[in-house]
Amino acid sequence: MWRGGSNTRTCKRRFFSSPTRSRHHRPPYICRLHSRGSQHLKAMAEVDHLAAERATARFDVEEMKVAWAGSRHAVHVADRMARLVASDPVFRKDNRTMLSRKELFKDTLRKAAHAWKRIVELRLTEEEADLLRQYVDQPGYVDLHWGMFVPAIKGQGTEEQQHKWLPLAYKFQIIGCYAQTELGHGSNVQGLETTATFDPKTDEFVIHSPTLTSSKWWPGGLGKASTHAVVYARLITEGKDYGIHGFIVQLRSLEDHSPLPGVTLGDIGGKFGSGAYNSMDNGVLRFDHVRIPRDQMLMRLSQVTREGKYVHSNVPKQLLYGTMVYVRQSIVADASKALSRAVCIAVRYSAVRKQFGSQDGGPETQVLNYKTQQSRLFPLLASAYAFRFVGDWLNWLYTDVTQKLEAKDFSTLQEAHACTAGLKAVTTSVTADAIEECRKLCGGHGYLNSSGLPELFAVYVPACTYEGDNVVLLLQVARILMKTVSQLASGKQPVGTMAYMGKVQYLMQCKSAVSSAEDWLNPDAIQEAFEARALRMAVNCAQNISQAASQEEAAGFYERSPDLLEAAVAHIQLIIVTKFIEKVHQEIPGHGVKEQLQALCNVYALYILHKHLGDFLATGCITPRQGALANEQLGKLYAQVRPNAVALVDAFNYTDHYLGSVLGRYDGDVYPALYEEAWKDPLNETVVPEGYHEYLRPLIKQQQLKLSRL
Ligand SMILES: CCCCC/C=C\C/C=C\C/C=C\C/C=C\C/C=C\C=C\C(=O)SCCNC(=O)CCNC(=O)[C@H](O)C(C)(C)COP(=O)(O)OP(=O)(O)OC[C@H]1O[C@@H](n2cnc3c(N)ncnc32)[C@H](O)[C@@H]1OP(=O)(O)O
Ligand SMILES: Cc1cc2nc3c(=O)[nH]c(=O)nc-3n(C[C@H](O)[C@H](O)[C@H](O)COP(=O)(O)OP(=O)(O)OC[C@H]3O[C@@H](n4cnc5c(N)ncnc54)[C@H](O)[C@@H]3O)c2cc1C
Repeated sequence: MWRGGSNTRTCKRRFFSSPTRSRHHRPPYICRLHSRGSQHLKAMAEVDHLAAERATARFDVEEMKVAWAGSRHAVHVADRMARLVASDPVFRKDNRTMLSRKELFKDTLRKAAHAWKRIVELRLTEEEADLLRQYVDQPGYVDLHWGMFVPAIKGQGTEEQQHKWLPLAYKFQIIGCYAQTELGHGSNVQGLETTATFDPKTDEFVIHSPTLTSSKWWPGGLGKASTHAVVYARLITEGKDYGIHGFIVQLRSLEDHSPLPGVTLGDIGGKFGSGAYNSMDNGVLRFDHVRIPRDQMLMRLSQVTREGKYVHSNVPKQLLYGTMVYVRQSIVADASKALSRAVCIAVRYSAVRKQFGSQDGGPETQVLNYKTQQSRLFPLLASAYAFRFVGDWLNWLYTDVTQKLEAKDFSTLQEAHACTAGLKAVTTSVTADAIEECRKLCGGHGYLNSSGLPELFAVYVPACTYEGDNVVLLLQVARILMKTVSQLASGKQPVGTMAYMGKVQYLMQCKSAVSSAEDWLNPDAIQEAFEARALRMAVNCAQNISQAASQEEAAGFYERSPDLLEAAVAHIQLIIVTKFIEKVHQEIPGHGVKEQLQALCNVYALYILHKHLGDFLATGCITPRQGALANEQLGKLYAQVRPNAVALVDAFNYTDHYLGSVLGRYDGDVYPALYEEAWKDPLNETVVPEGYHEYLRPLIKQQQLKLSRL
């Protein structure tokens, strides 16, 4: 192979003979390697593997792209925006991990400004602009401006307030962020300390940070970019504390960007991983009696009159949390994007990579052919599709609930909260773990920045924390489950995703009829097992809580919270499985597309069953033999997925620019790309490293001297 051939040896020898050559003036042997190289290396590289993989697909990839994206129109627009970004040199990102924090931040400002310029020049629609920003793929202040500041004003501002503030935000005449979390409190929103005290003399609110722990801490875009924030603070008027409310507060001058009087703010410092989320200026903010006009309180849900009287509209106070609900549903859609990127990289590379198994000098085995590789990777592939479809459904639910709220129908608010909180928690936790698993599936090369996986992981893991810590959110789901179980006795029929609990009599005693591995392909068998498991776990928790009769209900909940978490996860997994089954029941055009989705749906469900077998057995929903049959069927499904695996990730339709991974390249030409990337590292700018004369040479010389004295 070329990797171990004479060129490499030549390189090494020459490197040591030349002290300070820059990579821009590469020694002739490198130029030779590269110019002769490209073609020569390409011929020797394993490009054909992916072509051969694509030829084995048993379905129409173009139609699968439509199923993944949601419509032909969505494929077309996404494709156009992805290519627009990929072909623009300002949006290059291959050097991102090598930039200092300051350089990275400036690069983010530059990209955001350029993206805006292109959006205006090309008169892009909102849909196109959102996609363009997604493909720019660099977290920055614009995410919070469009993703939280604007939605908070839309959701909590009166029509008059929207009329005043939204046009400014839409044209970037102001830049906004969402300042809720404080140094001392994030999860416990009701525990926030910042105060907004009404002063009837001047018709103003006085915004103040009374303690160090009341400093706003974490808001993205706050540190350096934002001019305004929606600030959450305790509203105090007529001497009474009315709890948390939202206020629009200007933070920086619109002339020179300096902080306004009484405002102290800055960045909270470097975060996990190189590059990654460090492009974002998460910030700290303190107020020293900052005055804002009364009409900058977001007054859609409650108002303070000119006289200082507090008036609450006749709506649930939880509507204050509406922006978080909105963002949580979008995070579920993001989970499928992040997971599908990692899986695309790992599947393509596993098809290219070969280890062991060479017979008589023949080729080694593609690692994708190892059953262990398949059993680790294909459930993640299935999960990417599962999250995509449940994300689409959640988006529908969110839109439906929003329309009902507009009509003053609040009956589905609890359902929206439980589904967004629970699905956000489960999909982000799985995705974060899955990205790390994909790194391991790529072996050593997965650990290189050029694989794209370390950066993806570092950017993605905070999703388990922001917009609600996943454990805190699952406990919210558990509380709603307990409430629903307690209402069953009174005959109240649960609705929406809890409706299955209404079949309590049947589900508490039913036994699975599965008697062969094939029986597990029946969606009714899967659905019943998942419903029975979720319900029995919830009922067990409820019984355990009520049996602790000596305790208050809250104390019983606290004691049982680890079990409650598991019950909440079981309920959410049931929702994901149900929505996948419903998707596959729909008419899906394209040769073989429905069959592939059916197989992935079964992989997803049976993998969860296998992984959580303890739950299914402990609740008596299935027998150990039925558990073994499910695992047998899972193995058969992996074999069915194998020839389609590369085409199934091609259907995500990601450009090489968006994937940002030499291992996940569409053409599979991995090794020359890895080799090329290595030379771009700043350490390779000089052949002899900086510090050689200060530290290495004296050390070596000293040791040589010692040895010569012996
Ligand atoms: C470089 C490579 C690039 C790669 C890129 C790849 C991928 C990128 C992927 C993703 C990036 C994309 C986007 C990034 C997006 C966002 C990140 C940035 C910003 C993050 C922002 C934030 O984090 S903002 C702050 C969020 N904070 C929280 O979420 C706080 C969590 N806490 C709470 O929500 C509440 O405090 C609570 C729910 C835990 C408790 O509420 P509380 O009122 O105190 O008490 P109760 O529990 O008693 O509840 C009372 C009743 O209210 C009901 N309820 C609670 N919440 C809601 C709700 N939201 N809606 C409706 N109802 C609700 C609850 O059920 C109770 O009801 P009952 O009284 O009937 O029992
Ligand atoms: C990258 C990033 C971006 C962010 N962007 C923003 C932003 O733009 N705007 C903003 O306002 N905020 C933002 N945040 C803050 C974020 O919303 C909070 O960090 C998050 O809500 C978690 O709250 P916390 O930090 O208080 O965690 P804590 O609540 O302190 O969690 C610590 C631990 O305690 C556990 N725990 C807490 N409460 C309970 C309980 N009741 N029962 C059991 N266990 C519990 C948690 O599970 C966790 O293990 C961001 C955070 C990050 C990491």
